[in-house]
Amino acid sequence: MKIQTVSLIGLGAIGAAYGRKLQQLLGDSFTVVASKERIDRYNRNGITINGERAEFSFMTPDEETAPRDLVIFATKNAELQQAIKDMKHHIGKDTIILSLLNGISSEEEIINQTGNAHVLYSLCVGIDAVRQGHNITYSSLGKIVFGEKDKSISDDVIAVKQLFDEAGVPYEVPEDVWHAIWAKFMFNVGVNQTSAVLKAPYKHFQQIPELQQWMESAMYEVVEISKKAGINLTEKDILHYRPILQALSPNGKTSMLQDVEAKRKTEVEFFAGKVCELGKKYNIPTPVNEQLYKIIRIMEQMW
Ligand SMILES: NC(=O)C1=CN([C@@H]2O[C@H](COP(=O)(O)OP(=O)(O)OC[C@H]3O[C@@H](n4cnc5c(N)ncnc54)[C@H](OP(=O)(O)O)[C@@H]3O)[C@@H](O)[C@H]2O)C=CC1
Ligand SMILES: CC(C)(CO)C(=O)C(=O)O
Repeated sequence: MKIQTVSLIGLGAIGAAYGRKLQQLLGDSFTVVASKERIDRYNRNGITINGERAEFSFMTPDEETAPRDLVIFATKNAELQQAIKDMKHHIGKDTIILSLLNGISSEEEIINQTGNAHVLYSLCVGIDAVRQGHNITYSSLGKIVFGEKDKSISDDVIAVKQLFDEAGVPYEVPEDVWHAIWAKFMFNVGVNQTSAVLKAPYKHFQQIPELQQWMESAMYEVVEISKKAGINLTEKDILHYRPILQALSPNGKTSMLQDVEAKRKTEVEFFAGKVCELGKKYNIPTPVNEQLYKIIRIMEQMW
């Protein structure tokens, strides 16, 4: 099967950065789904990506349409439930679905809510996209990592590979995508949350060893939990992320720090919240994440 039609929901830092590549390949066969209020805002203010104005084809969620070959979710986790409802006309029984959200729960949420049998597991890594209003900038697109949870190279995987090759979207199909998602989760638990409470762009993580150690102390709690959950992250996974962090734009900011600065709801429930929940389940102490959870929830209430 060749993917010819794609719809995306969540035209933020991640959605716009990768969506732009697909729009350049597919033209009007690439659709962004958004409410009328959002579409008016996008048209009024314009969307720029690295300084260039980008034009997208929009549809509102209630417009009837044929199901797409591929649907991409790129909202924040707290917005996912609504986004799944908004994509109901775009998802058919054969539609392949990719969720670029961080965390370890979005794929299951999509499967449970849609009953779709073509959800690929995915994440994006190495991208340092920053959104200010409707202006998106990034120094590196990183890559989209995706695959089947059962490690098979299915027709869906091959179809998405072909699309990304044609569109110039960097990607990787790892041997074990579920392990990769957990490792990325571990990294976000460390860097996103500590950057959010310290309001620290990447340069501080690149330069201050004490900050790196604190970040990794939150990550090691995920490593311990992963052993009980059968994922078996190790120190190797921690070390894998060190050069990735060093390569991010020094003035770039995690998506959680961007939320804090814009006074938006953060994804803390899906990072520290999840770690503490699993820590209780498996009887593993999670003191660093407990503190991070409390501090970030308090910060959210302060604004
Ligand atoms: N930024 C980064 O570098 C990275 C982010 N991620 C992950 O990717 C995901 C997205 O992050 P990011 O792009 O930074 O987030 P943003 O907040 O920049 O983008 C989310 C976008 O989704 C839109 N949206 C939310 N709900 C709907 C809806 N129902 N219909 C249409 N649009 C909707 C929002 O619109 P509006 O603004 O109008 O509310 C917003 O533009 C997160 O899980 C994040 O953790 C992963 C890797 C790197
Ligand atoms: C890895 C990182 C920190 C940037 O790619 C990210 O996933 C985020 O900002 O949410």
